[in-house]
Amino acid sequence: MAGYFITFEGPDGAGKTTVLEKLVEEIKKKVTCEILVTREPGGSKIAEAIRDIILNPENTEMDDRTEALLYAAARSQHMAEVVFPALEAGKLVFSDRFVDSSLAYQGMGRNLGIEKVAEINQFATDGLNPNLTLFLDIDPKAGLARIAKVRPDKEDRLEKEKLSFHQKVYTGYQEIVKRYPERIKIVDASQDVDQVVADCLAILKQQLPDLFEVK
Ligand SMILES: Nc1ncnc2c1ncn2[C@@H]1O[C@H](COP(=O)(O)OP(=O)(O)OP(=O)(O)O)[C@@H](O)[C@H]1O
Ligand SMILES: Cc1cn([C@H]2C[C@H](O)[C@@H](COP(=O)(O)O)O2)c(=O)[nH]c1=O
Repeated sequence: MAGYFITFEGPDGAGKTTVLEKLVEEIKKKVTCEILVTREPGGSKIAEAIRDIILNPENTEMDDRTEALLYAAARSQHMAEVVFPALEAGKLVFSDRFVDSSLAYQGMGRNLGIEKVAEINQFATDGLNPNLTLFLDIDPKAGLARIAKVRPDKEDRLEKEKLSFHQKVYTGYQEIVKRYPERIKIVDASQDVDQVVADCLAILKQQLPDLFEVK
């Protein structure tokens, strides 16, 4: 496909949204193509509606397989409406979370198995893999503490899970990072935001130099 697909991953509160926003501000005049920022679950009307169902703290009875399928369904719609058309148009697409989140949260966190969850997502994405994934690495307890500080009593259904769930998710991420060392690069997200952004930019320049060629 003509464009580039870059994903941001990490535990809740790692700083993905904050860093992505600053990084895009920094590079938008320096890259050779148009930038699109999107997120999962969500990014389109239908996918955002599915997001609301998944993350609603009242939906405590949600079955783990249903949860995995809903994430995959939201992703499939997001791919069809947003990601594939943008990549075909040659854009640089940044997504705040993608399949690796499902592997870590549903595959490992919910004990559904990384392979099983990868299978349903292979179908949902038609096998598309990101060109590059930045894993914002932070201890899950520290990430959750950041969220609790800014929006106490406003956690979503996943954030409300026990710390042991989030620790399992983190173990899942470590496994995935080991499996795909070429694609996934680790960034120390416990640092000051500006340093995290600088590290992300350095990785981008090193891994995808074509993006920064003079227009
Ligand atoms: N490097 C950092 N140091 C200190 N605080 C940070 C840092 N990065 C982000 N934060 C703060 O942590 C909180 C969570 O950040 P943010 O929403 O960007 O994380 P996230 O990874 O997108 O979380 P989620 O996965 O829940 O969407 C925000 O209040 C943000 O200002
Ligand atoms: C894509 C995806 C996400 N999750 C989890 C991770 C977070 O707890 C929420 C999404 O909220 P955010 O504020 O946008 O980070 O959903 C997941 O469990 N599986 C997935 O595939």
